[in-house]
This record gives sequence, structure tokens and C-alpha cells, in this order.
Amino acid sequence: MNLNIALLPGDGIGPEVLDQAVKCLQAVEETFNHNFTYKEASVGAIAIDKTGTPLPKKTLDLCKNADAVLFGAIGDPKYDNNPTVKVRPEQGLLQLRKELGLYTNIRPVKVFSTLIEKSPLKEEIITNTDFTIYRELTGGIYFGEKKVNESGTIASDLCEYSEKEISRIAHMAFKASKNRNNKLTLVDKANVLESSRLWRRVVSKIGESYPEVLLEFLFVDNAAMQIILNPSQFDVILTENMFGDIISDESSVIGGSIGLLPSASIGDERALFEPIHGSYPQATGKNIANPIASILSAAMLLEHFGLFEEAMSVREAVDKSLRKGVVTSDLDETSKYGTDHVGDFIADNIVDNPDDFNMNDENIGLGKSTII
Ligand SMILES: NC(=O)c1ccc[n+]([C@@H]2O[C@H](COP(=O)([O-])OP(=O)(O)OC[C@H]3O[C@@H](n4cnc5c(N)ncnc54)[C@H](O)[C@@H]3O)[C@@H](O)[C@H]2O)c1
Ligand SMILES: CC(C)[C@H](C(=O)O)[C@@H](O)C(=O)O
Ligand SMILES: [Mg+2]
Repeated sequence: MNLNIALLPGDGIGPEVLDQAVKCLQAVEETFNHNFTYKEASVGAIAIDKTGTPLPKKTLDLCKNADAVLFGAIGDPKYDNNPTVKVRPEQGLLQLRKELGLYTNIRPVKVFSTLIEKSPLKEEIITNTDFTIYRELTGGIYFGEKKVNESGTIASDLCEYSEKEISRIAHMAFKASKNRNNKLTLVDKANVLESSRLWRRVVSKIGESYPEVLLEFLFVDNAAMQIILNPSQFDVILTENMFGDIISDESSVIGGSIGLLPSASIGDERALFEPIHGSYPQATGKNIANPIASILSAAMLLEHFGLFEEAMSVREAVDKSLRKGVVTSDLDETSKYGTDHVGDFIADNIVDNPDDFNMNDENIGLGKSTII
């Protein structure tokens, strides 16, 4: 298959982890005889430094003309620590999501059996954790009208949703539940927020067309607790933009490190793949960031284009690195391996062995296809 992939390394550890994902895609190309082309462009703080804007037109055009975007991370302390600054790196990512119409963000959460003892939670709580968060990505409080009064003493962010915005991701989430364990949990704050009540009405109505899927509702404050108390009760979680952002970082704790969690952002025409973590500025240039979230995001990219064996070969290589202890220091304080060692190991272990592939192998961390 020919694929034209836009690479947006971004800031902080973004370039380091993205390099490892590209190495793995190149290994897939060689092993499975595909032809991917990569074109790189700047985004985030580095783009502001170069051009004054976090999403230069050149970058947006590259993404629009690509089959898919592979994204590193954005963000820089010089903006994080300055609330008065007007142009921010994060605006680049938000604008990109909006411009590409990436309304569904899929964040799979699963525990690798080899890492159970790395989790701060007890084994009996986290065993069998396997759920996917469907986070709405182009609406809600992130994109509503923002206001500050003249004296700068009152500020507001509007949280607005339309029926259309809710229904398009709801269908995606119901279909995903059908392919998994037929359970969908809508996480909201319908006891307080009008927008959440609209979510409940729209999702309940759509649920009538998916009678095999058990639809449950959970307030977000309770959900935050349940995810830690009893994560195996969840199958697919559907939620709005900001709640999804927060509960996905929380969920990453279950598996032992946020450096393991990938994501896919899907629209009707375009798709972008990125780790859920940020630019982890403290680690920039130190070769210590975990590249697995980025590598698994590349695996989700492969699945998106129907390259399931290829994606599985990447997942198996990731699993092997975990089993052999070729991991970064977030997973093993005594580890002598850096970001690039882990990336090299995984890329070197990408092999075409579909006969050995076994979905039920408990060593396979993210065994199931995560994208419908
Ligand atoms: N999608 C994105 O690009 C994205 C996501 C979140 C935050 N951000 C931005 O990143 C910057 C830093 O934000 P933050 O510190 O709140 O979040 P962060 O995700 O960058 O880091 C939080 C903590 O998670 C851990 N971590 C993150 N990535 C890791 C990796 N690959 N390997 C090992 N450990 C890892 C580290 O302990 C780190 O201190 C901010 O500017 C923020 O706006 C960007
Ligand atoms: C950087 C920020 C805009 C982004 C978000 O809040 O969506 C990040 O936290 C994420 O989870 O991708
Ligand atoms: Mg986030």
C-alpha cells in the first residue's frame, strides 16, 4: 500500500518519540512491502518561534493533502507559565483538529500483563482492564466562545454542543461497543449541565437503534472514582471533550505509565494519530521518554488503513520489549535503555509471522483491533 504520511514532531519530547514511531513504520514497510512517504512540518511552540503562528498554513496544507497525520506533542513551559500570552502552542493542535474535522478521539486503555506490578493500583483491581474512551474532540468548552471583561477580572468559556456533534460520535461509539462487549457508558454531568442533558437525550435516542448494546450513564465525578476502583467494568466510554481529556490521563495510571497510551483522532475524511501525553518538557533531549505511546499510535494508523497484520506485528514487538525488559525508566527505574534503544528494539522485532499470532495470548497487550 502507498501511504502519504504527514509528520508533525512538535515540541519537547515530540520529535524523539515520533522518530521511534517512524522507525517502526519503516520496518513495517520493509517487512510487508509497502511504500510510505513522510513529509515533515512544524507545529506548536517551535512553529511560533519560526513563523509567529502555532499552525502555519504550510503545515495545515501538508496535513490536508496527506492520507494521515502522525503527531508528536506540543507545549512549552515558556507559555505554560505565562497566562497573559495570546498565541499558545496548544492552539495549533486545537485548530488542526477542527480544520481536519477530527471529531472522534479514540483512546484505548489496556493493561499489559507483563506490567501489572508497575501499576500503583493493586493487581486484583487492574487485571482484565480493557476499555476504550471515545472522546468528542472538536466541540464543547474547548471551542465555545471565550470572554474576558475589560478589567480582566471576569472570564468565561462557553460549553456548547449540538445534536449533530453528539450523534456523529455516538454512532461511532455504539458501533465500537458492538464490536467489543456490547456495553457503552456515557460519562457526563447531567445533574448540573444542560449540555450534558442534551448528550443523554441524543445518546439515549440513538441507543434505540443499537438494542444489543447496554447503555449506562455515569456522572463524571463518580466515573473518575470508578475508573480507579473497578476499571474492568468498562467497555466503551463515550464522553465530551474536556471530561475525556481528564479521564484519559487518569486512566493511564492503571497501566503503569502515560507513556504507553496511544490515540486516534478520526473524522469523516481525515485521521491523525498521537500519544495522549504532552511534550514532557523536563525530559526533552534526555532520551528518557517512553516511545511506546507514539509507536502504538502508529499501529492505530496501520489499523485505520486495514493493515491489521502489520499493526499486530508492531504490537507484538512492543509486547516483546516489555517482556524482555527493554523499557524506559518510567517503567523500570534501573533501566539502562533510552528512548531510541526501545525504538530500535521494537523496530528490529517487527516480523511477518501471522501464524504465530494469537489474539488470546495473554502476553499481547493491546490484542484487539481498537478501531472499527
Ligand atoms: N497532545 C499534546 O501535544 C499535549 C497533551 C498534553 C499536554 N500537552 C502540553 O505538554 C506540556 C506539558 O504538560 P504536562 O506536564 O501537563 O503533561 P505531560 O503529558 O507532558 O507530562 C506529564 C507527566 O507524564 C509523564 N510522561 C508524559 N509523557 C511521558 C512519556 N512519553 N514517557 C514517560 N513519562 C511521560 C511524566 O512524568 C510527565 O511529568 C504542556 O505545555 C501541555 O500543554 C500537550
Ligand atoms: C494540549 C491539549 C490541547 C490537549 C487537549 O486538551 O486535548 C491534550 O491535553 C490532549 O489530551 O491531547
Ligand atoms: Mg490531555
